[in-house]
Amino acid sequence: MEPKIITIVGGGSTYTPGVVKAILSKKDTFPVKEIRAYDIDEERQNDVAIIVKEVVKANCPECNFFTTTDPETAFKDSDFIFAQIRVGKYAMREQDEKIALKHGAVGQETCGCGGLAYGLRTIYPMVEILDMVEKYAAPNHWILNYSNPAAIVALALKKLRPNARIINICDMPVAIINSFADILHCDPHDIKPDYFGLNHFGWFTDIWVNGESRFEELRQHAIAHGYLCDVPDEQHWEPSWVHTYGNVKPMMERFPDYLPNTYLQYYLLSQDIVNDANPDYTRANEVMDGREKTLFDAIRRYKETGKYDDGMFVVGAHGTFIVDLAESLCRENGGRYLLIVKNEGAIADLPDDAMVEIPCYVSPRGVEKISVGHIPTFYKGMIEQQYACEKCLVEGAIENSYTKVLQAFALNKTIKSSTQAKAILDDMIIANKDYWPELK
Ligand SMILES: NC(=O)c1ccc[n+]([C@@H]2O[C@H](COP(=O)([O-])OP(=O)(O)OC[C@H]3O[C@@H](n4cnc5c(N)ncnc54)[C@H](O)[C@@H]3O)[C@@H](O)[C@H]2O)c1
Ligand SMILES: O=P(O)(O)OC[C@H]1O[C@H](O[C@H]2[C@H](O)[C@@H](O)[C@@H](O)O[C@@H]2CO)[C@H](O)[C@@H](O)[C@@H]1O
Ligand SMILES: [Mn+2]
Repeated sequence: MEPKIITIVGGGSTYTPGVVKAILSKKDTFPVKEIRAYDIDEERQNDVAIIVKEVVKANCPECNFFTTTDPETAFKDSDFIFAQIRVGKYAMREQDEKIALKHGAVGQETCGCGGLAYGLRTIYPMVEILDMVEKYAAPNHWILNYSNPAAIVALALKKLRPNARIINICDMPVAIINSFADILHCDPHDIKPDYFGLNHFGWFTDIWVNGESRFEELRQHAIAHGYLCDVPDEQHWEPSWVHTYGNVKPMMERFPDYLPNTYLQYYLLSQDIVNDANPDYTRANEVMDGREKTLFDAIRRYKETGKYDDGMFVVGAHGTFIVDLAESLCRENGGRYLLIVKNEGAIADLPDDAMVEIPCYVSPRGVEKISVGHIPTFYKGMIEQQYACEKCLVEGAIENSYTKVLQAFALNKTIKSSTQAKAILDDMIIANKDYWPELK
């Protein structure tokens, strides 16, 4: 395989060191000759690059790495574009979460009104990135996009740039499958999931391990313990993730047919989530005091001492997933992944233009969807409401329509009434004045 050029968009991301380590750990089967980091915040990116350069030195010194804020330098002849931007950074995530909570609604990064606000910030910066990639990158490039909120970004980009060579992805199901492997005491690579939904709004319907369904074992475990188990891993140690994995238990006790994505807690346990939340200290604060602080403390230590601990970057689901996907696009290796793709009948009961998260085979031929077929009424109803919400949001952004954005807010399952929706929206318009399309 010809060694590739990869551009990471959002090079200042807290995930960049882990993603680079994941890329270089596969150099024998997925050789990469150059990694470029591109960001609009030069200072943040240059700081993160201090650590990334150490990761490159420790894992593949022959790989060329550099940072840039110039699009042509970033994208020229690039084979893969890994996108992971956060428009407005954590400060705006904090606003997304706290404004919704102030009005008694779920305050979350990608779900509820927080996710809708995040989506309105992200759509057009992503369109701009796709246009720059189209102008400069290699003709057969692939954009693998992590930038959230992936459901809204995927729906908007499919409408605004239908021919873009982009695959939108999410590492949550991968993380959950890693927990399934802990519970089943098997290798996560041996697990083949059956799954349907939208991004952050889906269900596992079967779990195959080496050709044998072990769904019933998992179902019984989840009814008793949620997704928690006695094998600590990267996901289980942070209190809010422990709480999230534990919240699968009440969801399974009530709706035991399928295994839920953890994000469904925000829709099926909305009031419990609001009751348990601290409106003055949300997940954004935890991440700023956690992942972000850990990274920038390491950067400061390196600047002072020249010392760096390569072990501090666990290459978790986030890093391995995107690199495994990229490799399968280059090399026939039977890759099968949950991807966010245009429905077009894969889920028989949903609109063709919905962007659904389903199992797909991936090879140098591209993405081949696996048909899901019909789904039961409860799931169809839940998904149709969420899809209508997301579609109204995207149309509101494109048409600059206050009414359509208000419809999106009012349609969201986390919202009690249009009065609550309007109060949240009007506060969010003020907080997002530097980011949102104008709404009339
Ligand atoms: N899809 C998934 O499952 C998944 C998993 C983890 C993280 N994410 C997403 O990845 C993104 C990065 O997360 P993070 O916590 O590292 O964020 P971060 O704030 O640490 O880094 C984001 C970077 O993006 C940059 N950026 C913002 N707008 C940009 C633009 N228009 N062009 C180029 N760069 C831009 C910022 O300057 C910043 O350096 C977020 O959207 C997050 O939600 C998605
Ligand atoms: O609250 P955060 O910023 O810590 O996490 C929000 C993201 O959560 C999921 O990504 C997880 C991933 O599932 C897990 O394996 C590990 O890599 O941590 C990630 C970030 O914590 C979700 O898929 C993302 O969309 C969220 O942005
Ligand atoms: Mn996700």
